[in-house]
Amino acid sequence: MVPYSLDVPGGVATHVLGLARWLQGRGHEPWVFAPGVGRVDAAVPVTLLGAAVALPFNGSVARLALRPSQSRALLAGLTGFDVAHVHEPLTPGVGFAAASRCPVPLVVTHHAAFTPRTPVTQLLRRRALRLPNRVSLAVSPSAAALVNTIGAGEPRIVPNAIELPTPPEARTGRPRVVFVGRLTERRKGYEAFVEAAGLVPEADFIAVGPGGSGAPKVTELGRLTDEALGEVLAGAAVLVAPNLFGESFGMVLVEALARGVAVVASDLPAFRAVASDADVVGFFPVGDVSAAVARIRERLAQPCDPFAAWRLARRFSWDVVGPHIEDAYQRATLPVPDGGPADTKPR
Ligand SMILES: Nc1nc2c(ncn2[C@@H]2O[C@H](COP(=O)(O)OP(=O)(O)O[C@H]3O[C@H](CO)[C@@H](O)[C@H](O)[C@@H]3O)[C@@H](O)[C@H]2O)c(=O)[nH]1
Repeated sequence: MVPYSLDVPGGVATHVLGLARWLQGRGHEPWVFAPGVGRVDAAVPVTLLGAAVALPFNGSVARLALRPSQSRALLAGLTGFDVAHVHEPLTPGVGFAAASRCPVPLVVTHHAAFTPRTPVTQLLRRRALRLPNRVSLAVSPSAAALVNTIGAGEPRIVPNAIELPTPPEARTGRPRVVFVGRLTERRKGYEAFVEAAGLVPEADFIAVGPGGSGAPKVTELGRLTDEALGEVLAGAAVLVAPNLFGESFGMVLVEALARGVAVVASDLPAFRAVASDADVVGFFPVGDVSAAVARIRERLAQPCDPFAAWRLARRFSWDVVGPHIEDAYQRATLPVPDGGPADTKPR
């Protein structure tokens, strides 16, 4: 269950839809529930819960389904499954409703990473106390740290995963530098990419993702299908991730590496945690456009070995990560002496 609307691309949705496809390939019968009203081509069953409300949060925008009727529809839909896997169980609306009133054994995955102010900490702590027994996962040390801060136990770290493409080939022609993400959200740092585009005339700068500013030196392609995004990455030399704060994982970094693309990224702990091989990934201080430009130029002068990039991403493929989630499902359904299925309880 994804609490964020599928009408806008996001890391949690990418992870969940990929997981559902992998589970289906393993013979399970997954079903994805999420807010949204548009069309979803996911190759797995999806129930859309209707329109979401856009709430600015952590430099981003959370699109959440807040109507009680949506929570009721979701809870009714969960009945009959062997296990429910709720992502972001503390989010308002259907996320918290699914987790706190879950009618079946429960696995939760925490994605967010931010430093909460005191009232938010208290709110999350109160919410965590209302969660039933559960198996609790977090996608990274940064996400687990937030769970710890609010006293919601010690989640196991199981990273996000990607559908690993076949090993990439070397690029030729004029180099392309790419940005992937929701362009208008401050946290994603798109302005730095636009500024860098004006300083590196020897490459084409391309942005993929909803939003857009009409920046003169950037070709803004808007939202693309997963397939089209894969093709753009396959033709790129460098992915730039100029994010400013609040990231828990480098989903777009891993996706780019898997296509053989070198990465130039803000020096954020969550980004270093996914890949820090100096031959493929160059970091620059957060917000420092001159340093970003220097890293981009280094990469253009000395392209990385696409296969080395792909190898870095391989440890985040579903075949590596998925079994840990299957294991969590099994643990959630095991009877235990204290009457609950969980290895994590609220403190
Ligand atoms: N097909 C397609 N996908 C897109 C597009 N734009 C963005 N995406 C996808 O949307 C996702 C965006 O991921 P992030 O930028 O990492 O994240 P987020 O939505 O802010 O997500 C949060 O959770 C992630 C997963 O745990 C974390 O990686 C991230 O740091 C953050 O906490 C990526 O999979 C990216 O490929 C588009 O136009 N088309």
